[in-house]
Amino acid sequence: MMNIVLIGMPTAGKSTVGVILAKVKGYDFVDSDLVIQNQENRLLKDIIAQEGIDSFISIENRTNASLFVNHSIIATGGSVIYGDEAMAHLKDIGTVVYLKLSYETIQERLENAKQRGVVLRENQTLLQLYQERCPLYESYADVIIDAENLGIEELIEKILDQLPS
Ligand SMILES: Nc1ncnc2c1ncn2[C@@H]1O[C@H](COP(=O)(O)OP(=O)(O)O)[C@@H](O)[C@H]1O
Ligand SMILES: O=C(O)C1=C[C@@H](OP(=O)(O)O)[C@@H](O)[C@H](O)C1
Ligand SMILES: [Mg+2]
Repeated sequence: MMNIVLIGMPTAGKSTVGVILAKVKGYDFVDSDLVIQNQENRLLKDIIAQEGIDSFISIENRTNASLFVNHSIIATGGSVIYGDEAMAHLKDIGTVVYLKLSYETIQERLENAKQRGVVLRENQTLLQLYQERCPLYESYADVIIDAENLGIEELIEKILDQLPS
């Protein structure tokens, strides 16, 4: 299966860039977050509030591990990298592209991490979350894109340039 899977911190631009990339390449667009909301018939933030973080991660893992699509740009949620089965499956069905940004940029974009429904544990700071996740994103990535200081269109150009043809 030929897909492009976008991973990275929340607000890295996976959903925004993903849908435009799909138009440019003539692919379909799948946002894993919306698939989860659809299947659960609840908002992500309500799933996290009602079930807790571990349960959300396991729902996210299950949903992404059973995503059978082709010629699609898949925008994952930032916490997808905690799901082993999800990541094995996503790597199997596509090229995994990590949109990498500095902590400072993520912090600026994510003014209120909890309100957006980020999987941040009690007493865990955003910096700790960033440091915990970066090595995971890097280890799963087939392609790493430095997205720092790039507008949406510039980022799309860079992704297209760096994708294997
Ligand atoms: N390259 C960019 N430059 C500036 N702002 C961006 C860029 N990409 C996304 N954003 C903004 O960041 C926010 C989060 O983007 P989103 O696509 O939802 O990220 P993700 O899906 O990775 O969490 C949105 O308000 C979006 O407009
Ligand atoms: O990184 C995270 O902890 C999360 C990111 C969200 O998706 P985006 O990365 O699209 O914001 C969503 O999956 C959920 O609220 C948890
Ligand atoms: Mg998103």
